Amino acid sequence: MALHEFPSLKNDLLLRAAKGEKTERAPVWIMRQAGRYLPEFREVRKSHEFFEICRTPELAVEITLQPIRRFSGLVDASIIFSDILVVPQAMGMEVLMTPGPSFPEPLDTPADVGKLNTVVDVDKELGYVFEAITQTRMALAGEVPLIGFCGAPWTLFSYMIEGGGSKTYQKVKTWIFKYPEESKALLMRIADVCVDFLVGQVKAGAQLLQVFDSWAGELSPHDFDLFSRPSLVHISTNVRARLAAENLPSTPLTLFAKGANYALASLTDAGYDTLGLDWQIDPAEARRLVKGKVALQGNMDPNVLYGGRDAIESAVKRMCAGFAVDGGSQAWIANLGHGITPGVDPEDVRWFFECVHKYSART
Ligand SMILES: Cc1c2[nH]c(c1CCC(=O)O)Cc1[nH]c(c(CCC(=O)O)c1C)Cc1[nH]c(c(CCC(=O)O)c1C)Cc1[nH]c(c(C)c1CCC(=O)O)C2
Repeated sequence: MALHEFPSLKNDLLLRAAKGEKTERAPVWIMRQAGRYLPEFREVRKSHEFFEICRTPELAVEITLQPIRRFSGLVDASIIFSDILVVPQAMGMEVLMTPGPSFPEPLDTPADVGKLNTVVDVDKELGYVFEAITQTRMALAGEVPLIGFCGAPWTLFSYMIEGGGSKTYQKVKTWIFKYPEESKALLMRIADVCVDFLVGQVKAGAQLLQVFDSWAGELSPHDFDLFSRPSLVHISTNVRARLAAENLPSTPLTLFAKGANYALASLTDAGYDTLGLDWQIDPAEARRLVKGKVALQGNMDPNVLYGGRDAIESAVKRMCAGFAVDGGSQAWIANLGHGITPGVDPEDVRWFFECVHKYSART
């Protein structure tokens, strides 16, 4: 059942690559493509707080569109402007951006879980994201597909316990090793909210969904299987089942488990169409590990963008050759290995896109 009538899609490269198809060239987008390296983003940020933008659909739409306008014809996807930490907010936690994320009252012990909302109505708590998605789909006029996203339970759980970024992960590691059962229960509670949130994003108009497990690399392979993988599988299984049951479009799912290259082979059967890669694995090696079972996304070191045009061109050329199948682009979405950082020159980003178009083209 189509809930909205959206303009038809003119560029489906991203969706075809995610399904494993051969494409005339690799689709390309950049994690954090709407962010502080763009002067037009910094201009909006001068007069609006970060979460105020997330909660104001008109502003979120405007910022989502900024890189699409600037790099029109070069970028093949948009990603809704929001943050993974809107889920802990929906569960009842306060999150500030000061300038990194900080939680005034993190979860110190399992007793603190009692402070979380017992029922999370995503339409009520996160309706502003759905509204921004629907408005963005209209405003995009079919130029490129719109990606929706959420944080992975392990990464969200870590933020909720650490109260922000961490170098040692002491608090969250204390939780999983001292309170493993309570940890697993909370991880599944978060996963259930993620399922509702992702299904709601598809209902609102998202055309591909990405799950960000930014802190996956902090776990040993054994502990990843205990504390991250089950909730990732729970999400893929239940999102697919709900989309089918509610007659919603079957939507490609991407998992970006940063630092979890140790789990790459086993993640091919976690229920995701595409696995995102950081830059610490060689593209050809990743291809060997996944045995053609999933599409791949990534993975240039974002800091190459500081190296100037020659460095960018040779890194892109190498990356395109490394991901190529039978001499051309197939089942690959070009991207960076993590989010773009604030000091990058937008003109160097344009060059990155141009190089991907050139070197990933099927001849
Ligand atoms: C861990 C994580 C967060 N948020 C996100 C992740 C997963 C991806 C990753 O590992 O980077 C995901 C995210 N955050 C943001 C998006 C928007 C869409 C996009 O353009 O990619 C997405 C997909 C906007 C943002 N989220 C944030 C900014 C910058 C904040 C600002 O404008 O002051 C943006 C554009 C803030 C944020 N939000 C978060 C951090 C750690 C920070 C501060 C560090 C930083 O600034 O890069 C949590």
